[in-house]
Amino acid sequence: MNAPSLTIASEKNSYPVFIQGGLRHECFSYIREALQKSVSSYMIMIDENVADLYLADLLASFPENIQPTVTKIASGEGSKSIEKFSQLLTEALEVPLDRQSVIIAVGGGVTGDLAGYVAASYMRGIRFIQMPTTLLAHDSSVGGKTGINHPLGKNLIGAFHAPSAVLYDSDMLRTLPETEWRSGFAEVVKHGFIKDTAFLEWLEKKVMSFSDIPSDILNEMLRRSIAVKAEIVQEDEKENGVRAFLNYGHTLGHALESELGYGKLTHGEAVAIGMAFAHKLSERVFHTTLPTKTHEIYMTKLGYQLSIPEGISAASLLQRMKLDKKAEHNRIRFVLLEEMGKPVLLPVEEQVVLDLLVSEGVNA
Ligand SMILES: NC(=O)c1ccc[n+]([C@@H]2O[C@H](COP(=O)([O-])OP(=O)(O)OC[C@H]3O[C@@H](n4cnc5c(N)ncnc54)[C@H](O)[C@@H]3O)[C@@H](O)[C@H]2O)c1
Ligand SMILES: O=C(O)C(=O)C[C@@H](O)[C@H](O)[C@H](O)COP(=O)(O)O
Ligand SMILES: [Zn+2]
Repeated sequence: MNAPSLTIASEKNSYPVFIQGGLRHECFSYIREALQKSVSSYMIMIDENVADLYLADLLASFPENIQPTVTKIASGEGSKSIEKFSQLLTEALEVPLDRQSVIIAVGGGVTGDLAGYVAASYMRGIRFIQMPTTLLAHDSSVGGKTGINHPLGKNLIGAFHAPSAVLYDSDMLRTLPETEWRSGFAEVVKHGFIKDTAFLEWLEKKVMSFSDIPSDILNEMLRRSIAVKAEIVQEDEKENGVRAFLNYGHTLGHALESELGYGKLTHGEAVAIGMAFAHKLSERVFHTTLPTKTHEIYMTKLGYQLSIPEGISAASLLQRMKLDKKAEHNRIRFVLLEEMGKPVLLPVEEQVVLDLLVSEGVNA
């Protein structure tokens, strides 16, 4: 077993993040090592597509006398629902899991958020392990935000519940379709925008396409991107302050996801549009110029569509944004960039947001 690539150590929680190609073949050893107290049973909650590709490898790493229960989760954002949450709790009760049981979430952000929320709620909280299998899940598997969607808005129901460990087998990313690389890369770039401009420059040199990113570059990218998130989460785990910066691009991004219907845009596609919008809003609010065009050119070359999709009204987007968790006293708050790498969280007048939406081609 290798040493952790990073350790997340906040005031209340400390857990290792292992990033390593091929780790799935030894996942049981890593899990056993990470869990200090005794374990009565394991339940794997796994994305159905990931199960087809990798479940056999995972099961082979468990000893014959410690085989986990397995439940599969339908692929897609639709699974982050109250119905699926309830069904998983029922399945856990039927096994039954007890307070010494451990849930292992294997999949992208949908599986991690959902299974994590089941772990947070089951018998008031049991331990869980994150095994991210998408690029996007470098973000979702770290930091302990778990939850589900509501038809009125994204991630409006959930809990903070830290995993006991994050086990990232970067070889598993090789089977991702290009759309999912693009989706995850939006959060990588976000971490550069908000905190690490040197990382951003490195990305612009090293990642010109998503096909065949060399393993050393991929692992380095995952480590550096998670390091940005880790630094913020360690300082403010429950989002009383700086953690909101991780929400850059999400005020509009989440509004687009729920307004269009979950799954129409991937999370990262929506966040990429939201970040392009937040760049421009920052320029208006601070009367400044950011390298917005340079970033748009880079993102567009990577295949991002940065304009707001047609057929949505500005009024409906404003309504959605008022339900964003960062809103206060019915006022929309945006993460803006004073300059690259320097985010701030600010209320923005509705009229200013509306004007920019309209100038971006959205019908009032
Ligand atoms: N908790 C957090 O801090 C946090 C952070 C960012 C995003 N999120 C949430 O994460 C979710 C998005 O996660 P996602 O982008 O990983 O989506 P996802 O979980 O839906 O996975 C995307 C697709 O990739 C497939 N897939 C997964 N792993 C694969 C693999 N190795 N090979 C081939 N196919 C694979 C899945 O079946 C699915 O079709 C959103 O709901 C978002 O809100 C949460
Ligand atoms: O970890 C965080 O904090 C983030 O904001 C990371 C985001 O990329 C992620 O999409 C998160 O789920 C959004 O959080 P929410 O509180 O706006 O639901
Ligand atoms: Zn996100």
